[in-house]
Amino acid sequence: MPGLTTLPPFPDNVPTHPLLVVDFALLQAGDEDEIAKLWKAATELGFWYLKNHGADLEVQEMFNMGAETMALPLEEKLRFEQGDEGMSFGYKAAGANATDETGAPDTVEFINVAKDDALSWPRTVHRTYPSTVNARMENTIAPFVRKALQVNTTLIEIFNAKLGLPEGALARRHRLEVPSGSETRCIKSPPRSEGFSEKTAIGAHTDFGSLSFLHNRLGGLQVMVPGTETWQYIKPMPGCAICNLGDAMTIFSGGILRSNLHRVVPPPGDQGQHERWSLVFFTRPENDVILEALTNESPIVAEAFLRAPDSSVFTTGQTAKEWFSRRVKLQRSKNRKGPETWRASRGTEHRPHVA
Ligand SMILES: O=C(O)CCC(=O)C(=O)O
Ligand SMILES: [Fe+2]
Repeated sequence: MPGLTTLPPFPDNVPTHPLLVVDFALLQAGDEDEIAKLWKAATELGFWYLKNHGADLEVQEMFNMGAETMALPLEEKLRFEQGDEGMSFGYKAAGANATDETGAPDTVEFINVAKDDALSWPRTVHRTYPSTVNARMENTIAPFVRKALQVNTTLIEIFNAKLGLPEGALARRHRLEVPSGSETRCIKSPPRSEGFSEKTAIGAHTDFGSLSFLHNRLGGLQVMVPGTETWQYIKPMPGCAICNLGDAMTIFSGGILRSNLHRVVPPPGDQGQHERWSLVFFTRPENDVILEALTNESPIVAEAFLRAPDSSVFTTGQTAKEWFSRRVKLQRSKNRKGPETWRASRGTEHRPHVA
């Protein structure tokens, strides 16, 4: 990753959408105002900044791991490609995913490492990885995964209480030692290419799992704010992570928690001349957990379910693994038959008319 200080600032003439800033240290201390702020962010937009998360050093080392991995010859990276069968773990080459109904290819490459492989290393649970990943599994990836899990687990416990669920209801669907789709991802996007000002880097999507802990330095991430049909940038804020909820939490909560549409485009202004790097940890439910509203465990969820305009969204009949594999598999360019393939890859925020 290039020296951070050399990157141009986010332009001040580009509109952005503000996010609430939630203080992780205050959440850990049980601060009621901070918990109320988190709840507001989680139920209205489903995105917020998180400060004082304590993972800065681990994040920087993860970016170094990503840079070392992306610098490998393409042929070597392709030995570890995620493939077309719906597995997410491994390398994803640029162009391997569609970004919309027309099948326009994505521009990003990324490396995904399973939580289970990182924490069981040197034992393989799901798959093997490039040498640059193996070399940092113990000292970089596992420490980052542990920090990210600590953050996400704390937030999920707060949501559990606010949703009126019995203690541990969400925790028992996200146990550390049980295989899941939880993974970390380091993403490299190329600089804005001449003539293609708005080639989409990552197409509009909702996240597939429960909670995402995201770190980026350059702009490019955009959200579609509820009730609007336009994309707005989220400005990276130094020292803050960006957190967002995924489909599983929307489903468990009967729609109370929001998994909002977002996408990645080239960074605005002069930032677009630079490579863009981002890093995510995705907490996802255990593979065998059925994705459905937890109506039997909370009257609050039961009531939300009854009020929902289309409650079929919250009775998927799919396990977390099925939901996740379907979405990963059907966005792969190789599996595309037509616009229906894209539609079949969608999540809780499926909006057919939005590109
Ligand atoms: O790179 C980013 O800022 C966001 C990435 C993202 O949305 C994803 O990987 O799901
Ligand atoms: Fe995402």
